[in-house]
Amino acid sequence: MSKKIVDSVVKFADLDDQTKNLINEAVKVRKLAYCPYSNFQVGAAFRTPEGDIYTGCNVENAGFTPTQCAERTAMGKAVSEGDRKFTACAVAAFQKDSFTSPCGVCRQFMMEFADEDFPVYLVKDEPEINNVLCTSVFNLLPYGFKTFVEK
Ligand SMILES: O=c1ccn([C@H]2C[C@H](O)[C@@H](CO)O2)c(=O)[nH]1
Ligand SMILES: [Zn+2]
Repeated sequence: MSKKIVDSVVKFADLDDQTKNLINEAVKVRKLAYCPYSNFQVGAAFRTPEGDIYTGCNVENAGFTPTQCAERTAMGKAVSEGDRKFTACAVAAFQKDSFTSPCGVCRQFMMEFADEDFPVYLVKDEPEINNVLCTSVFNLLPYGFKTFVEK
């Protein structure tokens, strides 16, 4: 288990092509968000060790509580296609002044599949203009609950 990722704010232009692509995928899927109650579109993209990318948007519900975040949509898609390992993730919303950060439920959901710590890129409305925050699952959920079962 590694907890070596240090949070950093970086310029989009300085990221490697794989990461730029991951962020662009999160931005693309953001438009598909079903969010008639909050009007807050979020897109997420997760990369697997093979380089595949799973994307997801938030899916809201009249009952509010059943609302599913973009991150969990993407991870649910991956797991149901047989992919349970991730090497990076990007989350894109439309906030201009702050980075939209995964909610507590999504952090716990990410922890379930974080055998190795992986970078989490948080982007603002326009990642190519604004800076990107690079954090990690373990930085977002320090001392999070994990039973280390074999998956
Ligand atoms: O990281 C986040 C934060 C919020 N939301 C969604 C949940 C809800 O639909 C809307 C407003 O909270 O944004 C996500 O999908 N991911
Ligand atoms: Zn969430």
